[in-house]
Amino acid sequence: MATESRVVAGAARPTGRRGAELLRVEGLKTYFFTEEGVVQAVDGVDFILRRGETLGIVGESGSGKSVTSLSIMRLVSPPGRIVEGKIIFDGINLLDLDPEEMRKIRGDRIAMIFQQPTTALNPVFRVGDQIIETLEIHQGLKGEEAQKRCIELLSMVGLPDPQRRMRQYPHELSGGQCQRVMIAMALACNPELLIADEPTTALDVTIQAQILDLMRELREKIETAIMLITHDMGVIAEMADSVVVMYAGQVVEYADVQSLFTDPKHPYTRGLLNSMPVLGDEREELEVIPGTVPSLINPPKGCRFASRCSKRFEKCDQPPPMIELGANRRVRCWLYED
Ligand SMILES: Nc1ncnc2c1ncn2[C@@H]1O[C@H](COP(=O)(O)OP(=O)(O)OP(=O)(O)O)[C@@H](O)[C@H]1O
Repeated sequence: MATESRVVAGAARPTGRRGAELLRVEGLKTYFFTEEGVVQAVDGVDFILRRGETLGIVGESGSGKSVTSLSIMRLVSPPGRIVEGKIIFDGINLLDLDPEEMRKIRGDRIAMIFQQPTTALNPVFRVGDQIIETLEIHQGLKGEEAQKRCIELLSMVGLPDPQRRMRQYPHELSGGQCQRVMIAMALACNPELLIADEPTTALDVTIQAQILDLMRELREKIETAIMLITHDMGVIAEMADSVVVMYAGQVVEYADVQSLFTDPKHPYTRGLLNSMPVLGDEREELEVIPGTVPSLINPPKGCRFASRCSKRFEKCDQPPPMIELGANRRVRCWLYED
């Protein structure tokens, strides 16, 4: 693959703390106060992300994945608001910071890349100027030094002819090239945490593989922890160490990637895996989970998945608690009560 070792230069951060807790989300609730009612988009989400780890967040459209990541970045805008919970990043509750302190963390220590890189880049500025601005603000680099580092970053992420590329505007680049620019911009801050929200969904399959490769290399070389949001179980299988499965604003299962794929517990997780194509598969048709995600304005009082679940029984009319099945294994389902 064309991305070998480009990330290494100038980016090493000798933390030596791989595996230590970096981010802890506790009881996070983010609601949207709309005219139609209160949308309980994220409703009591908990998880931990360790240094150097890739945590996959998976779930159908509307399950609350993006709102969770925007909440961590404190970028939820009205009518949305974080109403409860803690977001502990390296020992600091981000919800206690004033906007200026948060801006600094957002640029210096946490970076985010989005599904549509073209919308995240400013169309009226050259891509080089946008990276240089990030370097000036967050790394204190100036003039020639910032310029040199910008070229270095663009070649690290595999953009050929970086001198020319940096003078181009976003619309002059392809989707894959824009995503590389976004990653270069994220790298400019040498972040401890990279939040990647569907980073490859808008790209074709070959480019998708290159971008995933680049992210994997990042994680190996600079020990960036990655929170990877996707609806694609294939991407999860390839990239994640552990996985949070979200459904209708809640975490329904948490497991290491191996256990999730070999022994999924929640009926929803099983449904997701059964709807995934597998090489050499002899099934004539992929299974689909019947029904749709319930409205989050007045979500069901009991299990939110119950109306679509083939294992449903009376108890499911009550909200299931999160049940611990092991040190790193949790499921929100009455089937595992004992
Ligand atoms: N600005 C908003 N106003 C009202 N509701 C919103 C707003 N933004 C998000 N929501 C609602 O919050 C819920 C969670 O949305 P979110 O974007 O986090 O889902 P997602 O899992 O990331 O889906 P996708 O994969 O489609 O991006 C959805 O029901 C959505 O309609």
